[in-house]
Amino acid sequence: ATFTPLTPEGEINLSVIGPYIDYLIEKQNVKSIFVNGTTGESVSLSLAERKALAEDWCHKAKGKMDQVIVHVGCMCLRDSQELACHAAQIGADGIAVISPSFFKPSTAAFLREVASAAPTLPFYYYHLPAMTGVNVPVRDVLNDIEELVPSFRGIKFSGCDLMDFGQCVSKSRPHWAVVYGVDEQLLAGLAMGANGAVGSTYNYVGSYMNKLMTAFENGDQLQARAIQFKLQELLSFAMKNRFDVGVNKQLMSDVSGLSLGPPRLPLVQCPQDYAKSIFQKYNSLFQDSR
Ligand SMILES: CC(=O)N[C@H](C=O)[C@@H](O)[C@H](O)[C@H](O)CO
Ligand SMILES: CC(=O)C(=O)O
Repeated sequence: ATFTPLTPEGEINLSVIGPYIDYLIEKQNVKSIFVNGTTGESVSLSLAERKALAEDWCHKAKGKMDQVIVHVGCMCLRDSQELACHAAQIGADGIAVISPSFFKPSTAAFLREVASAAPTLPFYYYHLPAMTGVNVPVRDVLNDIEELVPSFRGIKFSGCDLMDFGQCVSKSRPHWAVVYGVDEQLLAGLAMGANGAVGSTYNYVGSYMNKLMTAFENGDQLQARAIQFKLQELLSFAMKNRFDVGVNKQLMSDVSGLSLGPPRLPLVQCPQDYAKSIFQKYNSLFQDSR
């Protein structure tokens, strides 16, 4: 899940996108990206900015990355449809939608209406209950979902309810992706049957977490756990202070050397001394990750 590069003045900074893509591929072994999501501060961007970013990510990743998934969720259905339609025009590999969260839905009709604006694009439902407050079990959303949304191709599950996640895997069809999005417990998601991971921390621990997935596939639980515990240690340290997109983005700038800039209000930049201490913590845990 990519951060949105901003200039120090807070304008979107497309010049960083090319080097950012190269960094993810070369240093983190990350081959697919999820843009304009939570990590990308999409809710703080205008529609015009989201379009410009999506277009640049898609064009610059073409031929380099396997997939670019564009998040098109908005509070307003018309806006989401406009972004979905745009994603199809720019050659995105799929679209994902977080549920609207001010007025909370009780049916999947919003998803159906967004998907129908880009019927040829694979469609993913993005479950993020801690942020949206929409706690409808995803296993219930899946009932007859392909009749409602013919382009439905899976779920990005960023909740902690592993029973619900397990039921999603259990109900999934072979052509779906059921990917897990709580990085600090990815191993539990894999045990439940996740076939991929999308998350913010893979920006700077992607190469490590790829090793976790390989260890899991090889049945090496000790190795898989050792890697998972390192990420948990980093996040426990951060969460004791503050761990939001502002802090996360700063850490990625420090690790990668890319100038991702500040977050946009209402988020505020990470204080310098805190940025330093979290970067030190990262280095003590993941020395050989770059
Ligand atoms: C709320 C949020 O942003 N969740 C991300 C993905 O869904 C995760 O990647 C978290 O940032 C990560 O697991 C750290 O808590
Ligand atoms: C997956 C995630 O962290 C995002 O939506 O940005």
